[in-house]
Amino acid sequence: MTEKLRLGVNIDHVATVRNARGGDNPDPLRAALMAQDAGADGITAHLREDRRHIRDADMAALKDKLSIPLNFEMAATAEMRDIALRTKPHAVCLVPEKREERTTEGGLEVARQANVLADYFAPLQEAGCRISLFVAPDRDQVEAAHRIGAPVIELHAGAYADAWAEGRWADRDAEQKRLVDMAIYGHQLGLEVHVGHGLTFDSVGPIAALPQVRELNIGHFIIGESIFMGLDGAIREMRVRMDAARA
Ligand SMILES: CC(=O)[C@@H](O)[C@H](O)COP(=O)(O)O
Ligand SMILES: NCC(=O)COP(=O)(O)O
Repeated sequence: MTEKLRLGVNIDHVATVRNARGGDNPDPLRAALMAQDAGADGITAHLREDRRHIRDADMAALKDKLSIPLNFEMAATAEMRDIALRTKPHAVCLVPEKREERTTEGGLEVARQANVLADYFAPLQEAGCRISLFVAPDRDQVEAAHRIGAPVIELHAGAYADAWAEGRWADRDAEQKRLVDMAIYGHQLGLEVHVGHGLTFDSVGPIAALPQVRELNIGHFIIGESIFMGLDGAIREMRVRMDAARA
């Protein structure tokens, strides 16, 4: 039987709106608690080095108040590891970060810095955090993640999502195939496979349908859609679409 597909709701862009004016509103913790009530299986938040959305205090509050798992996305820096060791989230997802990028553009380079990364995340694993590596759907990266002992990969769905959004159907099909192939390969290796970045009501179905995928992390679209249908409504609709595709 196909296992339940978990939905991790990323609340970063609630903080983007808050930070546009300063002050405390809207509060990402309030959004996370509402997401929890709407059926989210976990909350994802990305503490960027430049603190453009989520801040240190948000992470601490999320860890303190949530009863569902917190997935702490971060760059592999000494500063972030110290914060994660203090916060002790359920999961740490290591992502590549560039200060000048608008969003996470690519996957983590695992294959060429395998030993460095393994040494980097060992203390986090010892502290009980589940390590996930945010990688492009690329065989070398998936294989390297497995080789260095990461239990989880999150496949970067950005190229697939962009092709959907721009109506480039041949590219969409090619990117979907890359995700399918790497979900199957990662699963064969024994990795837990997650997928995230840029997914929408339209693009989620073919990915949710993959039995090898255990979790989707979705943020920007859900937060944007909540302007029109409420956060609760947007999360429930995403869940309906995921479940329909899974069935
Ligand atoms: C790694 C990743 O995909 C997420 O962190 C997400 O896209 C939200 O953060 P940004 O929008 O700041 O990239
Ligand atoms: N790891 C991907 C994530 O958390 C959500 O990405 P997005 O839906 O905000 O693009």
